[in-house]
Parts: sequence; C-alpha cells; structure tokens
Amino acid sequence: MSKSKNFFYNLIKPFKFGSTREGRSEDDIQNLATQEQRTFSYETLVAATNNFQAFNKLGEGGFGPVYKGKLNDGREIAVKKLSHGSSQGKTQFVAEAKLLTRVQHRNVVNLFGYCIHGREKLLVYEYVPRESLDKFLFRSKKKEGLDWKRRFDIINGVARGLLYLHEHSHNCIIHRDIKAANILLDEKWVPKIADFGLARLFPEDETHVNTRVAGTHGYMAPEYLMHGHLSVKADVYSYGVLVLELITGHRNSSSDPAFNGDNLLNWAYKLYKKGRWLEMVDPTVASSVEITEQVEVCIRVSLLCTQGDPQLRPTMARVVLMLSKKPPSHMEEPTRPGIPGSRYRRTGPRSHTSFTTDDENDSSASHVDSSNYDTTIATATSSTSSATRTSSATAQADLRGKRPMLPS
Ligand SMILES: Nc1ncnc2c1ncn2[C@@H]1O[C@H](COP(=O)(O)OP(=O)(O)OP(=O)(O)O)[C@@H](O)[C@H]1O
Repeated sequence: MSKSKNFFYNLIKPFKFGSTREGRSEDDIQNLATQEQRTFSYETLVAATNNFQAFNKLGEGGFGPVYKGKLNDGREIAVKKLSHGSSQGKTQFVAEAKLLTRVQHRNVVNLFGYCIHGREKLLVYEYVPRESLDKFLFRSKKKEGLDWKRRFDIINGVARGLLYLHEHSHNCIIHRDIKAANILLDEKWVPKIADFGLARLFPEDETHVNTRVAGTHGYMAPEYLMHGHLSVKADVYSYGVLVLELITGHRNSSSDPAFNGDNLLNWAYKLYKKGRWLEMVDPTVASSVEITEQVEVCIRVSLLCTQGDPQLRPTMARVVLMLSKKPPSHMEEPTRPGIPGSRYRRTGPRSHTSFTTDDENDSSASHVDSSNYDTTIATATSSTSSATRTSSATAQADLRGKRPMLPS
C-alpha cells in the first residue's frame, strides 16, 4: 500500500466497512480519502438519495430542498440542494464550505462536506433523526415528549452551541436565524443547531436582496430587523425568544389568544414583573418541574436576552454561566423586551453604541405598541431605505430570513 493510501487507511480505521479481506477495499479507501477532503461526488449523492426521489425529501427551506440519504459506509446524511439564486462563485463557495466543515460541536449539526455539479451546489450534513424542535413544541400531541428536564437540557445545549459558534469556532459565526425550526433533536434529544453559516455560503446580491423571503417572524432582534445592525447580540435575542417558547409552549405571535392581544415577550415580562412568573409555564410540563429555581433562572435568562438594548443583553458565555450555577448566582434585573417597531428606554449610564435610533433620544420611549407587531416586518422593509447601503441590504435580506453575508 502506498504511503498516501496508508495515511488514509489509518484515518478511516474507526469506520466499519464492507467485507474485503483487510476489512475494506481500495475503492473504499479512495472514497474516504475524498471525504477527508470534504468533497462528495454528485454520483455518490445521487446513489445515497435514490436520485433525490420525492420519498427521500425531508422538507424544503428557503435555501432549497433537503433529502435524506445513506452513504456506502452506512452513515446517514441530509443533503441540502441549494437553489440557484446565489451569485456566489464556486471558489468562494468551496472556501466557505471548507471552513464550515471545521465547525464541530455536540450541539451543532455537523457539515460533512459539499458537492458542486454544474450549477448545482449541495451541502452534506449529518442526519439528525428526530424532527425539529418546533414540531414537538407546538403540536399538542407531541409536546408531551418534551418534559421539563428535556426542555432544560435543550435550553442548555443550544446555549453551548451558540457560545461555540460565537466564541470558540475558527472565527465568530453569527447564526442569524435561531428558531425552533432550526434546532434539530437527535435520538437522545440532544439539540443541534442547524443552518449555521448559510449566509456565508449563500450571500445575496443586490437584486436578490429585495426580492427574497422575509425573515423569521418573532425571532429577530429589533435593531437588526429595523436598522440592519448585526452583532452576536442578535443571536442572543433570538435565543431568548426560543427559551421563552420552551418555557411557555407558545409561539411568539401576537395572534395567540393566551397573550390577550399582547405578544409573548411583553406578556412574559409583565407576569414576571408582577411576580407571577409561574403562570407562564407550559401546563404540559408543570408536573415535571422538580426544581422551580431552574424555571425561574430560565425565565430571567430569556428576559435578559430579549431586552431592547443589545448592550444590556448577556453574552452567550454569561448565559451558559447563569444556567449552570447551582444555586443560581446573582442575576441582573431584566429591562423591557425589545419588540420590533417599539421603543425602549436606555437604563443606566449611556455608553457609546454603534446603533442609534430616534428612540434613544426619547426619554419616555418605553412604550410598546404590540398591536402593530405583526405588521412591523413589512414596515421595516421600507423603513430601511434611508439606512446605509449595507444596513439596508442586511435588513431587507433578512426580511426573508435568508441571511446576508457575515462580516468576516
Ligand atoms: N441534518 C438534518 N437532519 C435531518 N433533517 C434535516 C436536516 N437538515 C434539515 N432537515 C429537515 O429538512 C427540512 C428542511 O430544512 P431546512 O433547514 O432547509 O429548512 P427550514 O429550517 O424548515 O426553513 P428555513 O430554511 O426557511 O429556515 C426540515 O424539515 C428539517 O427538519
């Protein structure tokens, strides 16, 4: 065996294979060598997915359809076929995809590799067997599977995954679309953040920016949605919404009758301020709560994360710390939640911030008009016209959830 083949042979030792005398054939080794380079041939993916048959289709998101497949080595995969709209060139795509294959964490869906075939660009992910979190959390028959312990583990796991993306991966990755539908659950209910880094692989050009779909309603930080100001704190905000959804079992929507015409964030904040926070806990999990302080900490965390002022929101490192303290350590008092289209009052000394709004000059600006919450996204589309070119593009691209490019 040549030196290079020997090298790959050693690399793949842990994998179990077919039945040649030495346990694997030359072809197997060659295939794995290719996989080490993170590229998949189109033929491999066609074979794995039965030629992208409809019965293998797991669903379709804003970036294109996703198919289940099985590789010859037995690994199950999810193949995302990116739609053709991207203006990104092949070289850039390969560079970004290679970077993203290095992102590896227990709470982040692993990107095995990618494939380019003519105009087609495909991403090959590890297959995560359970459905996405939203399909459990918001369906009455399935939500019973999510007792408090599982929800608490998911809250912790997603926090750790996000911390990794923000601070411990090769460079800071802002996800931009944290939501229940992008949290996949494995067979042990371990949460895995999906769709990270897609903005890197699928940047919008100017023309697409104006036509693409709206972002994920209810999860986007107001400064990002309204002004295109992007930072890790936009993810922190979305995470806070997700945590509140896990605690209450309600989607963040102003049309939910449970909120009496309000939205999830205001409703929860008001109950919390009145000391009636237990009332917001999903009745489905109430009986499985053994440590009420755990729920209280999660509520506090969610309200701190969704504060209007991004600077007041904790980092994910702080969130992980707050969640891990037993008994819970001192935590700040949350200020009003940030609702797109609403105003917030800055508390404490004003520090320099890159994000300026009229609201900041309005000392009485704590009013939240929840009645216009559902329409805010549409309003924001035109309100960005006076923003900078980048901000405008950013905000508008996000209106369809297909995120603009990451700052490198
Ligand atoms: N790695 C994976 N393992 C198992 N199922 C997956 C995987 N990735 C995606 N899916 C499933 O494929 C379907 C489409 O996913 P995709 O991420 O493209 O879209 P989405 O998250 O539903 O929407 P959007 O792109 O607008 O955020 C979803 O049902 C999702 O659960």
